[in-house]
Amino acid sequence: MTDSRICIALDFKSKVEVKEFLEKFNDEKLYVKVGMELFYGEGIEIVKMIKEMGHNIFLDLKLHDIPNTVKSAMKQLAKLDVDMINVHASGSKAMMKAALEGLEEGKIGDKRPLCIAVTCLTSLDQVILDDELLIHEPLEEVVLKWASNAKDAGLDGVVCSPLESKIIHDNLGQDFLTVTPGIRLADDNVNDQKRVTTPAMARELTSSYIVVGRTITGSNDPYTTYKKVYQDFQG
Ligand SMILES: O=c1ccn([C@@H]2O[C@H](COP(=O)(O)O)[C@@H](O)[C@H]2O)c(=O)[nH]1
Repeated sequence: MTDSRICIALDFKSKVEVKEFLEKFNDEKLYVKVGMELFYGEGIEIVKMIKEMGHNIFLDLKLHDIPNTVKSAMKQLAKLDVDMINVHASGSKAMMKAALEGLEEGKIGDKRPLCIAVTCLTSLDQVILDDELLIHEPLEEVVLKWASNAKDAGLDGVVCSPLESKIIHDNLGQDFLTVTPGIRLADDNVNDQKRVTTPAMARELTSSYIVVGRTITGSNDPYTTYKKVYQDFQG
């Protein structure tokens, strides 16, 4: 168990790479994110292994399907007993409610995983919304509306960029979680991300959790970089 609000994205292809990476953290308990690449490559065994090491897990599979299918899938995933899991908010309130029902039905013990909804991916910007997706409302309003739908559906929070955290907290309350990828230290390569801030700015903008991948996993010294991110975020 950890109270860290920094979630390291374990975007690796194999168990071996994950082990090698986590060994650099000297038994420190971490919050880690298992995403599609790792889960599809290694299956549920990777979740079991990381849980046995005592780390908290955000299982980032971003479910998006009709409500009945999402409910059944969540019922299965709940058995993994992870700490946090997610769906796409654009799947509708009915789909998000179904996700929660599945988690409630499948949960181990009396505590279900936190369930959050991805709003607008941090790799999107206003131009992509306008030109490709034909969404002409300001991006911030789209994120707030989808976050509000997630709250109405009973979810615990959303994935958004830190740039939208404050407006979400101001409108939906401080307890509604904002889990924010799109984090870079100054001078880092932003890669495919469009809505990016530093950890310090994410703190100022009230992010509940930050999700950090390549800045840490691609570093020559991941532990030192993690500590740098930690200090920047915690202030
Ligand atoms: O909107 C989203 C939702 C999820 N992600 C995930 O977070 C990490 C970010 O990795 P970086 O290397 O720090 O860019 C990655 O696993 C994404 O799948 C996101 O970036 N944006």
